[in-house]
Amino acid sequence: MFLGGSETTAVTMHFGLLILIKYPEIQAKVQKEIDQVIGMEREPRADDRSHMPYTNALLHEIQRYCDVFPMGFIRSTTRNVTFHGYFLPKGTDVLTLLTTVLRDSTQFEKPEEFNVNHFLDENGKFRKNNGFMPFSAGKRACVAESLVRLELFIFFTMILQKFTLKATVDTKDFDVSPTESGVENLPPAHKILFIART
Ligand code: HEM
Repeated sequence: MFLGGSETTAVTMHFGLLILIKYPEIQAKVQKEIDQVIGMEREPRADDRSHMPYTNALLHEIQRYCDVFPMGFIRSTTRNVTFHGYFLPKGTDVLTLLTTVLRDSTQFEKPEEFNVNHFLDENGKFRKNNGFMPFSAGKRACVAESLVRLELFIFFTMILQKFTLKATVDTKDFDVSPTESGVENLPPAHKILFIART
């Protein structure tokens, strides 16, 4: 619960900040959307999300690409099951490899690349994708999905409303791809400059 409740969200935020400094053009698009929908005078609210398709798509792509919790928890079958031709007797341990869904080339055009268009249609509207499954699916999916998605929205919009983020090094060779580490994928360490927006 401690791992699920704080670490995964914090790691996702960490990845997201690195992605924003790696791609300043993406950051500028989010700031433009913030300026148009929220402005500088008030704090972001949950209902702003439905008017901000680019920001919404970006947050989905951050979660897809960073794949923070790639395997979920070990579950057990409660009865005999035949799945895709494989017989799993009652009590078999099962691990769902969420990475295979988040990197599914039948769902995402360029699954190995960070691309906000994975969640945008040709008119720039947010588009759902069945391959978006960082919280797993079904009865035992993450209970906090809505909370986490709201937290990420509020966190990123509040920061980008007030600050522009910059790297302290040349971002050309800046690698933000996840470094695998046990049950979680972790981000590389980089310094970030927070420059106040005037
Ligand atoms: C980026 C943040 C998070 C991600 C990616 C995430 C992902 C997941 C995943 C993949 C599962 C496993 C589902 C399965 O076994 O099939 C899970 C379960 C769970 N998560 Fe999260 N989680 C996040 C944040 C949180 C937070 C903030 C909380 C609590 C406040 C939380 C509470 C739980 C609980 C209680 C379960 C077990 C649900 C059950 O067994 O029915 N998670 N989460």
